[in-house]
Amino acid sequence: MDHHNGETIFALSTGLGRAAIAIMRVSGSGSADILQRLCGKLPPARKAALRSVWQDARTQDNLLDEALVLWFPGPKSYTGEDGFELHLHAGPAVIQAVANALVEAGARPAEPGEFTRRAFTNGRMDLVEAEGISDLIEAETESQRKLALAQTDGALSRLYGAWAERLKRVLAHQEALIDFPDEDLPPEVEQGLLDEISALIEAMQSHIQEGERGERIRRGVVFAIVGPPNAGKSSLLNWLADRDAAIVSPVAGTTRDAIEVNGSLAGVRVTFIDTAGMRETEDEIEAEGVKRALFHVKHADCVLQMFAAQNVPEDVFPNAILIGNKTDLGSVPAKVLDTPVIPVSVRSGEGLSALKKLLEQKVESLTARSSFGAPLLTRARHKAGVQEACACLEAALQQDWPEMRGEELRLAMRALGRLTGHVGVEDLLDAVFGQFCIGK
Ligand SMILES: Nc1nc2c(ncn2[C@@H]2O[C@H](COP(=O)(O)OP(=O)(O)OP(=O)(O)O)[C@@H](O)[C@H]2O)c(=O)[nH]1
Ligand SMILES: [K+]
Ligand SMILES: [Mg+2]
Repeated sequence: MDHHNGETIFALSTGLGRAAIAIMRVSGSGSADILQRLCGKLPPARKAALRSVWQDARTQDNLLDEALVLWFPGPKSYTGEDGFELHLHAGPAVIQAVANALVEAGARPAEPGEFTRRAFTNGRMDLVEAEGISDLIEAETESQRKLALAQTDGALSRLYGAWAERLKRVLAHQEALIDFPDEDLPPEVEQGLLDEISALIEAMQSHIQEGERGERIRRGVVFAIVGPPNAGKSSLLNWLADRDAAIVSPVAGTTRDAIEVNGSLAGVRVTFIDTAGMRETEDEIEAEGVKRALFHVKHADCVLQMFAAQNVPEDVFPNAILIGNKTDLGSVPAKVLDTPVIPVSVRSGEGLSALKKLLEQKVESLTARSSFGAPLLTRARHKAGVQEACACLEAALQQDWPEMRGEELRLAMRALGRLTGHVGVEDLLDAVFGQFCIGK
């Protein structure tokens, strides 16, 4: 992506498709001129005004629409630059005509995430908050919304900022140790410094552990439904999805590819993955399906291991919820190898509501927070950054040479700075903002 912060950009900030209103958003130093060219006199700042939108208001040439206009002079705007919004009638022809007029007036279409990127560049938000905005737009469930909102609000940034502050003080003490070797400083100074490093390491490690929950909330809790052919896996998937997502038939080996269905349980986004029945097979395609099923057993947050009444498994996957199906045809044992069996009949409906309750509890425990109120990390990028900082601090503890320890502490500081975007992140920005939709 090429950055020309001076350029004035525009984008449709509302979705395409049938709607009553479309919001065209404009940002950049040319905003005032462009707005006057299209709508005449500038309206008062941040107050909605009804205006005619012209191709060129000076000659009153070609009326394009009547629109609600909002003028946002910088720096107290989303991007920090001058900008405005046109609330247009949402017809595709109106949108196209206004876009043409904007180009003619000197603006260019924005790239994905460019508005937010400018907000970041102009110091309106840090990188973690910007990611929160992207997540807020994508949020589908209550828990995703809350997590993202806390992040845009700066809760996570404040946590990282507080660590950086503590680290800065540690570094200052470390420098003092370098500048005044032994003679003047009491030994408590060095011990206090080492204790503070250990405390920071501990805080970072528990943040990483808790973070798994944040990541789960953000991407959804993944359940893999596995078991032998004809256990009723696809039947269960369809019941959970409340639609015919997968083909059900008495033929063993019906499902070959993994089939994913998204939903929500206990306010959390979940993904159910139906898989090919596990058995030895000569069929190449089915064998590939079995391979994929094993992949999902390994990577899911929870395995739903199913069997049909007559067909009790010899092994239980670690951490699996064991489901004995087809109780209408025969009884299922209460336990297999110490793992309790949840008896259901997908056909008659018996046991299904109890199963659902159990799944909700599972989701809650997989996403529950041990330290309530502390913000959760939500992305692999955050995890990697905190891990890096943590590793540097551990290395610092190993160092007896004050100068070497100081260097490790500076590296830890740098890792934290990269997280929030306060140092050397130019190379990261394309990756972060490229995931945004256009118009944000
Ligand atoms: N009697 C009875 N039949 C069931 C029950 N649940 C599913 N079936 C039937 O069992 C057969 C297999 O069901 P599927 O859902 O296709 O089983 P599957 O585990 O997905 O099978 P594969 O995809 O071949 O591995 C179908 O004929 C279903 O109608 C049940 O609770 N009771
Ligand atoms: K089947
Ligand atoms: Mg199936």
